Amino acid sequence: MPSTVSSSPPSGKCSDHAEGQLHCSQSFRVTESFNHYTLGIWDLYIEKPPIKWQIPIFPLITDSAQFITDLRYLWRAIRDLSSPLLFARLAVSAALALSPAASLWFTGKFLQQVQATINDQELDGSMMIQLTCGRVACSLTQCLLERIDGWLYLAFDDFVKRHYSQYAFEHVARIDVPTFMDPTASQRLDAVSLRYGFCPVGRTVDSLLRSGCSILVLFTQVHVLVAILHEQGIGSHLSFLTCLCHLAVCLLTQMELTNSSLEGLAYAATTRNQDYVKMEGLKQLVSDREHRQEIVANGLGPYLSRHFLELSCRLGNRGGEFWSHFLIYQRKINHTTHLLKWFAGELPEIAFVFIMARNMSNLPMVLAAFTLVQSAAKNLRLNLNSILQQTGDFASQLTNLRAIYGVSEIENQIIDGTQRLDPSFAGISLEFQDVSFQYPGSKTYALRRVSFRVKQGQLCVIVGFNGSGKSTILKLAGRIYDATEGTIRVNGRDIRELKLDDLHRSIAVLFQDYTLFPVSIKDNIALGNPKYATDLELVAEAARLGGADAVIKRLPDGWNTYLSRPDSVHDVIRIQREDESGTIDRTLRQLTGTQPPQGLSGGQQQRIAVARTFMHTLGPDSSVGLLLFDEPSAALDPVAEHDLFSKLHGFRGKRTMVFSTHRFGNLTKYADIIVVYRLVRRYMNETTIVETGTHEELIQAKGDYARLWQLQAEAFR
Ligand SMILES: Nc1ncnc2c1ncn2[C@@H]1O[C@H](COP(=O)(O)OP(=O)(O)OP(=O)(O)O)[C@@H](O)[C@H]1O
Repeated sequence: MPSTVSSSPPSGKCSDHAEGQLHCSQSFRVTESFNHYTLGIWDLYIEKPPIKWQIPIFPLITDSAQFITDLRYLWRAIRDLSSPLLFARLAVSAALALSPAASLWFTGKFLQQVQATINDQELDGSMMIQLTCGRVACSLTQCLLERIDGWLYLAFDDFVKRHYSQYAFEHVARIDVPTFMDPTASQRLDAVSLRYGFCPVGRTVDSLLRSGCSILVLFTQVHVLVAILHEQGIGSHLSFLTCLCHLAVCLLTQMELTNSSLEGLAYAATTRNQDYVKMEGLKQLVSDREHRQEIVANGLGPYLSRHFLELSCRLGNRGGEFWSHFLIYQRKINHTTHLLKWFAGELPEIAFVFIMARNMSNLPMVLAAFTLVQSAAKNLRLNLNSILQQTGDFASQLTNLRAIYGVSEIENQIIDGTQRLDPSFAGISLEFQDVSFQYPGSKTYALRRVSFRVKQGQLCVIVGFNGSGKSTILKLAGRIYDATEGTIRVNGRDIRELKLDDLHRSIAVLFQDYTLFPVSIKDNIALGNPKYATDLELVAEAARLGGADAVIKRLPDGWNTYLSRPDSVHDVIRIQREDESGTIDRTLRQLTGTQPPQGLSGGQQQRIAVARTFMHTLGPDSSVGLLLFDEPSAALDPVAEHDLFSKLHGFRGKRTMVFSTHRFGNLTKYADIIVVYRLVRRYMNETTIVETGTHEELIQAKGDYARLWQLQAEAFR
């Protein structure tokens, strides 16, 4: 409930003491923006539509300026989808739209022939045969066109879905981390619903096409009908009246829908009737399995039944769920239009009786003309209905288009630099100068005034307490985020000035919060270096370096194992009868090759993630000069950890490496520089560097590092 609505029950509410009667109170102001209605025991609050410009029968076009702006997206969609398929659909739909008028023309001509036969007492046989053949040919063509249209519809739908899933993929894939995490941007990204393959553009184009066709049908039919009746000289008044009445019925129906529709509005319904709430509670109490034991043990059955009956009698007809009350309310407010609709529906028949009384001599022809007009008018009404429905939907469909094309307009928060970072086969230097950082939306600093320098080819280890900002440093160094204050330099240049492509090519990162992708194990590693993703030797080498090769060998599908199927790939296995021994299930699983999800331990998963990072550094033209590892051995056993560090040692060459870790020993002993973090009191909850130096220097300094080292060393004594 929006906060603008007062929470206390509004005054003027109808009392609901009279049993068996539904009360709809007058609508009255609750606030500027909501109306309140009492429907039986329910209170309904409906938002007043934010109408700026409205045609009564097009309730969804509430903002004309936005509507006109949105039309450019429609034009873009038409341009994007221009293809032989679209033109074929247009041609077939237009031909189909003309066919009712053609049929009507033949029927009219047939009627004229009947009249001429009655007048002249002579039958023009050849004309009758021609007309009959024409009518049959018309029906056959219509049949054929409908089939072609059905086929084209499916083909075009596929084409649209494929086009927009490619479009969506491209624009979602390019988004950076801060933008992806941004609530507004992520809401806009939801519009393309990539995972569910839903694409409203096909529906928009289809509805546009249908509206166009309905308008064509409407005009051609009216045109033919007027021509026929004009030639015939009778029934033109009747036909005019009949068409008018059908039009009125159509508009009144649309008004009814508009008046009582909740579409596009915010609304809330609640009941404060304690009897009803209790009754529903009792129903749930006796239905849910979980309460049965207590009901039986306490012998509650008879009491509950008596109490339910009592409440039910007290409530009478006023109880019942909200929607049944809402239906009655809808009928009530549409009472007048309902009467008018009835009158408009009956009027042509009343008029017919009068005309018939004045044209007794020409009775068969008046009757035939009336039948023709009635059926044609009914068709017209259906068409008009469909036009109103489609156009009523049109504004919301344009909003969908805006949302879809809006995705291509989302700007990344990390702005690309312009300067090249030359491929470096030696190490890359990294410098933080007075860097402070707040995560988007966070009020506190994750880092505060951090400065340190790692020279080319050095091994740097960052240690510190939980939450002190170690991972954040690595994320800033990989330009996943931009520093809030201060400067980060890569090879002496401001990281923001460097081209992102070059930066990503030169830096390999293993995040602490790495994820395994919902693709095969092979692709999980290969995607570390997309350029060489198909080079299986390289992928195998990366797996070996990461210590993942032994894990992969044991998997049922080896390299092609999926740890979990993508969410949208639902394997279908249904056994619609008893399968106590599970034989059918096993057989079906064998036949389909469906495996239960493959689990891997934390350490095994980490090996695959490390292998992916190694993959980034492999390849004949690899220019990775800086490797960032965030707790690479956190989940590894001591043997695997030792193995990993010796491989890294052999692999390092001239590359710069930065590790974040809690574990001392293997890494810190050989580090060229150790950076120690601590929470500093003068900043609220913020951390900064307190020490830098080599292992020996920091031990001698007897500061934080020495204490932490001592603590870990004592554990092994
Ligand atoms: N995405 C995020 N949004 C907001 N705050 C974050 C986010 N990630 C981390 N933080 C906060 O930033 C601070 C530093 O976190 P960081 O992950 O860098 O610490 P860490 O030293 O790596 O911790 P650990 O040793 O537990 O891995 C913490 O206070 C944390 O709560």
